[in-house]
Amino acid sequence: MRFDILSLFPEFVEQISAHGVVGRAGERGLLSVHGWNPRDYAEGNYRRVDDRPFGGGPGMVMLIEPLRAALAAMRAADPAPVRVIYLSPQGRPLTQAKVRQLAFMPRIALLCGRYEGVDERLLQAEVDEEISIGDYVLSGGELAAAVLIDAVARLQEGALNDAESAVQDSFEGDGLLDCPHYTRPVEHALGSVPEVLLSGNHAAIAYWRRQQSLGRTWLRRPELLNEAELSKGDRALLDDFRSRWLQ
Ligand SMILES: Nc1nonc1C(=O)N[C@@H]1CC[C@H](O)C1
Repeated sequence: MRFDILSLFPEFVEQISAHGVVGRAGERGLLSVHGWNPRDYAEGNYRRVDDRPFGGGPGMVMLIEPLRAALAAMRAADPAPVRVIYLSPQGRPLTQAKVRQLAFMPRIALLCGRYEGVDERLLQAEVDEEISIGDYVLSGGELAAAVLIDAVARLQEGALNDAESAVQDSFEGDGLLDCPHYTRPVEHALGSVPEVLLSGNHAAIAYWRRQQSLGRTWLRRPELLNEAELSKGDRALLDDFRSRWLQ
């Protein structure tokens, strides 16, 4: 899988991608990250990449031409078809389902805005989809690009070791929040480890963990339950959790 990052600070994203799971996936030949800086394609002595917004108002808007030239160079660098994604709060939310879809794409270009954003005409002409990592405003799309790359890289076959795959599975499978986790010591001033986790009874542990996932989702993100496919056993576990909680 190839990622092309269009950013005024491509080294920022390349750096983030050089470590951890993404860095290891790169070393394993599972993905590559290539930076493109629109300023390298800007003209004039000052190599302008932004200008004031028509209609007035604060901030600056990224100019069409430097981005367009950088995108053209990016496309020319590799014959593989590329999906161009613009990171912005105006995009559709980045969910695990979207991450799974992106993980199958051979090549993705991530356009990172700065300032107030990008001239709409460039977005209409060059961008296949806009994606947001959350309803808040960052100073640039680079952090959002790094988040997307990390989440997608984890799904590349061979990117994770067994322990990491287990974490991925616990989030990935069912769209529920994860259960709580405990480690040594058993007894601590902050509390004790739940007995069931020490019992060695794997069926009871699995039930407890599932009930905790269901219960936490109900308490913290009830809207996720509408999307989740709950079995009859899940509903019984959740009803039991709710009745205890509401006692
Ligand atoms: N939330 C987000 N999810 O993806 N990107 C953002 C985000 O805040 N982008 C900034 C907005 C203006 C600046 O151009 C970059």
